[in-house]
Amino acid sequence: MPLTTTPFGPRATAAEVLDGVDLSGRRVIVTGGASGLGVETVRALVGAGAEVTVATRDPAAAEPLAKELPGVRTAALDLSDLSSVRAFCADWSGPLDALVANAGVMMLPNRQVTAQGWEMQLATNYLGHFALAVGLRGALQAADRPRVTVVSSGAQLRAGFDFADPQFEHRPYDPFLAYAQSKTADVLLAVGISRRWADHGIAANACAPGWIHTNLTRHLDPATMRAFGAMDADGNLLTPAHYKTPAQGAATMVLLAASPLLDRVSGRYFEDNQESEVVDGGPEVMSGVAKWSVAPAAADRLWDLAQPVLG
Ligand SMILES: NC(=O)c1ccc[n+]([C@@H]2O[C@H](COP(=O)([O-])OP(=O)(O)OC[C@H]3O[C@@H](n4cnc5c(N)ncnc54)[C@H](O)[C@@H]3O)[C@@H](O)[C@H]2O)c1
Repeated sequence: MPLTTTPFGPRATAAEVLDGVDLSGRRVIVTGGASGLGVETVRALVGAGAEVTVATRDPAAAEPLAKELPGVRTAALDLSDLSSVRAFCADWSGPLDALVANAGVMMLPNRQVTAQGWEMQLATNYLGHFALAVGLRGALQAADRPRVTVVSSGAQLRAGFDFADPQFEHRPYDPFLAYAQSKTADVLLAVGISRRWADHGIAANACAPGWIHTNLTRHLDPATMRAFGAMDADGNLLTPAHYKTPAQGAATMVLLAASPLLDRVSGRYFEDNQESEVVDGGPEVMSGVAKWSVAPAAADRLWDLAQPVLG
């Protein structure tokens, strides 16, 4: 199947991607929408007329955004706590046109576990979003052409999902691998939703936003940056000039969440506003989506692993 292309270059902003798109009456949830890429995603969606709920651990932190933008409401959600996810879903009423699974943590230096005993990066980046999507399935189904957008990362190129020890219980905890694995799981989540819920009309895609200076990268040192391939073609570590702005980083996210150009696209992975080629993952690979991130068997196996956790 040919790769989906769009007219937007890698430096297009979220507002440019939605220019001329009318999202009036469309209801969208953005997790982690009170900072970084989430804020720019919310701004662009509201700018196109959508009614956006910012799902955030700390609703007070989202209040300035809600004041700035009419059409934004805030709601409490801690993705690392499944009881919080359940409460959020129980409070939601009416159709949901798009879920943007954006919140994330990166490279927590020490292994932490959640109240339910899951390793924190996997729990926040993947499991909480899985539970959220499952809890909101009925609301998605009730909308017209609903979409789930899962924000992954180029880090998915660095590690497949380790089904033998996903929580680092039997091997030393590695912050880098734990993040990479969680971002592979994010792509598998989009593939899994696409496979299981296509009959309900729900589309799901995943994306990498690029490199953007946000709070997320606060735990990174130069060695880690190198390991993630955050360097230019000459091997120099990225300088500020190589980073995208948050508004550029949010572009692929809103493209997947709301652009009519992608009305019939599901189960795919995008970066720089274009669909990515499927490649072999590994330490030197700089772009594309790893085979292990889109393997249907791995998506099914991960779903089966996570489903019982929801009870
Ligand atoms: N910034 C980059 O260069 C980059 C690169 C690749 C992928 N990403 C991905 O983009 C997404 C957004 O990251 P960002 O760069 O805007 O970082 P950010 O730190 O500004 O935003 C992350 C958001 O997630 C929220 N969050 C963290 N734990 C949570 C929890 N338990 N429950 C609810 N919310 C929680 C944070 O409060 C924050 O609002 C992440 O999924 C990240 O992995 C970012």
